[in-house]
Amino acid sequence: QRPDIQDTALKAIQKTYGTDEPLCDAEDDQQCEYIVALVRECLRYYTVLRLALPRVSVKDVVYEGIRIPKGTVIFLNAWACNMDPKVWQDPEVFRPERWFEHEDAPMFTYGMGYRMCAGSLLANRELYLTFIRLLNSFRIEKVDDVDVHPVRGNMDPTSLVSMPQRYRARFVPRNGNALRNALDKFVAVN
Ligand code: HEM
Repeated sequence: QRPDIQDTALKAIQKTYGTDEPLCDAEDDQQCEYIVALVRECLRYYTVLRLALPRVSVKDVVYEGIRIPKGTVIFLNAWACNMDPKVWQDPEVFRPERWFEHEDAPMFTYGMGYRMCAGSLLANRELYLTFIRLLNSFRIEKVDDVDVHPVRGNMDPTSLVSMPQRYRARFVPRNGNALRNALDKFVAVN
């Protein structure tokens, strides 16, 4: 959908890895700053769990003069927090570069506080590796026109988990021989 971002990402990856290294290095952790920013922007823009997970207050809490009784179910509106115009001037725009301008900006996709996602560091590592490997192995081409808006383009807007509409894309190997060799030699980590 955004070949310009794909090209920028590829240039950034190829500062370290050539197309003869399609699987990059499994030990590489967050070295490519543009990919770190791209992953963060995907997580911000497509907030997967828009209302995080429900929580119950364990005691009475007074917030801005209002008493929230013990036993109240509370949802964090992570989507609204990620789109906060007090944090971002252009929250509706998909723009990885924002994370270079405002590195410490909050990102609510993993929830907040001491019950936030326990797997966020693992998820970030997996996403980073998936992005560098996929983008260095394939040129991804658009096939179908699909509404990629994070709300309108949702398969089921009532679902707890955001899922995109089904669409087709074409994955064209950048260096078919190198990819075949790398996959032949690939050994899964136990
Ligand atoms: C992109 C991937 C992921 C997203 C967007 C995500 C998001 C979330 C969110 C929003 C919560 C609720 C936080 C809250 O209520 O404040 C959560 C909780 C949790 N997540 Fe994830 N998660 C992801 C991947 C993972 C992975 C890979 C693991 C484990 C390997 C994991 C394990 C957990 C656990 C154990 C909790 C419950 C934490 C608690 O209640 O103390 N998550 N996650």
